[in-house]
Amino acid sequence: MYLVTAEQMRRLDGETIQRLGIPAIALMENAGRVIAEEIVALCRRRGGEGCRNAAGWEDAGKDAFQVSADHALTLDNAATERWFILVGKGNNGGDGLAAARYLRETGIAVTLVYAVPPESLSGEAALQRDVAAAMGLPAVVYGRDRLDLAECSGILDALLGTGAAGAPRGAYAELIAAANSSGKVIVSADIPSGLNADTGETHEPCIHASVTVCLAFLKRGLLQYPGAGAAGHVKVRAIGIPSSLAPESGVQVHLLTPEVLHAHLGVDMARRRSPEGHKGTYGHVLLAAGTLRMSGAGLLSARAALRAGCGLVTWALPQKLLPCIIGSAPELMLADVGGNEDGTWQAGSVSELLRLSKERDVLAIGPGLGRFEADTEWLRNLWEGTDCPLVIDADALNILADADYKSWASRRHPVILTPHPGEMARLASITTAEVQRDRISLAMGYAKEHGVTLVLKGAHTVIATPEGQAYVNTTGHPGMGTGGAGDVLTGIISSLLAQGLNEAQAAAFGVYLHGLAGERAARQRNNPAAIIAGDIIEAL
Ligand SMILES: NC(=O)C1=CN([C@@H]2O[C@H](COP(=O)(O)OP(=O)(O)OC[C@H]3O[C@@H](n4cnc5c(N)ncnc54)[C@H](O)[C@@H]3O)[C@@H](O)[C@H]2O)[C@H](O)CC1
Ligand SMILES: [K+]
Repeated sequence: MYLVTAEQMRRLDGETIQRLGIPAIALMENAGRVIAEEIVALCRRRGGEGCRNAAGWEDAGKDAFQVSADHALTLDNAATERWFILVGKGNNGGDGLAAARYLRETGIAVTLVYAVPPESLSGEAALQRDVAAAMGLPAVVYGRDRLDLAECSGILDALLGTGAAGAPRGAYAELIAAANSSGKVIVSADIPSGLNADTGETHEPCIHASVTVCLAFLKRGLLQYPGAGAAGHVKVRAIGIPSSLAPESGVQVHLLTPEVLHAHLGVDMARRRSPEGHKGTYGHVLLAAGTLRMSGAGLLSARAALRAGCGLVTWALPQKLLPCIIGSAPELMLADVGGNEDGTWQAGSVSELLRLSKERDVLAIGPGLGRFEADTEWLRNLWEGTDCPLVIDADALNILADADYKSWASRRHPVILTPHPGEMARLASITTAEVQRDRISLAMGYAKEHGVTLVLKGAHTVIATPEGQAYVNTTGHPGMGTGGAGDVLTGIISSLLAQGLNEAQAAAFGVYLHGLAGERAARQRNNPAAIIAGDIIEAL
């Protein structure tokens, strides 16, 4: 499933109408119909109506002549519903007008609430206005006629869509505020009015929807916070624009679903292992991590790597840690790289790491690493001197942020960076708020500019590749915001790389699995808040 910007949506819209010849009004009709279907589905859930055949013919005799109604637009308790349709001036309003007609056909009472005088509508929206008038749909104009939102059972927000610019003004702003404070269930057409469709920023005011019926393609803003919170449950519905147009039109952002992992990224989700395989077949991770005070970070990464399926893990660590770690994970191999009396790292460890890396498939650096003297030179030596993929996390990202690493020799093997928003802010020399403003664009820009695969962690983790593709994760939950969860992810991604997945596959599948394991751990504990990082490893 693709994620698009408003500009890309306009292009796709234009392509469909001009090149393929599907009339704009047909797309708007489809939009109206699917919006109405989702409202009917919502009313059914609310009314507790089961999945009974709406035409009720299961009661009929065996040989009876059977006729079924259009189930998607049939509602038994329609008479108890009255929906207000908030209509804006553009095509989003046109979608609302079309939806109103379909709702009316189900028996739901509708009232059109024009934000602007209906005479100001144009194009397809004006056509919809005229059809609605010809059908006698009741209509009021905001500011001119009496309106009491308490008199409805639900509100369709068809005020502003992808053509909106800036904060809602005038009647739009007043209607949005009134809808939000009405306490009524709100369904948004395409996007909540007041949302920036690209970044997910919410203007003041912005509709708070229970359901958003997103048309044709997911808009990026619906997956980015705070917009993702304002959209409620997002349903993406087709309206006749072929999805094959998306890559042709330069769309490079995907929702990270099993289908995308399999068909687009070529990941073998079944993770078949050869009957002839042995521990050497599944790769060897070298992990440079942990100090005496943060030994747990290294242990979590190392154990996660093992659980994610690689054959062997060597954990390189300061000598002082060794006695504490021995026996805590007997499956691990430990490598003493010297270090200071207080169990911290020394830059001199680089020669041993370079030696060890020759026999290993991946080098993962960072969890619990801390900072130490000449650490930027240390990291540069590893960057330039190792002949395997690198995964760089945690403190190693802070080292990278201090280094002018674009001037370092380019690597033959890929680099994956796994920052959380604070680390990303340091890498990009901006504030955390600026990172969060439009995570997708930022991650894509950084990955391309620096030639790295970037995993920007957080709600809906973004994976961006140097080639310009991006994947937005769908798995996981807020309970995974717990110490060590990131260290677990580093272990998983490194493990997948060691098993031969390429960097985009390892980063995307690793993030997906990590979230899935977090979900399973939460189910096992019966509460997302109760899970700790070790639970995610055990759930893998
Ligand atoms: N995806 C498709 O192919 C289809 C989408 N449809 C729907 O069309 C809208 C986009 O329609 P558009 O006419 O371009 O823009 P809007 O309806 O979002 O609104 C533009 C309209 O609103 C006024 N306006 C803009 N910004 C503000 C503001 N901040 N405050 C007040 N008023 C504002 C301005 O005057 C414009 O006239 C898309 O989201 C879908 O819902 C098609 O129906 C089917 C095909
Ligand atoms: K809307």
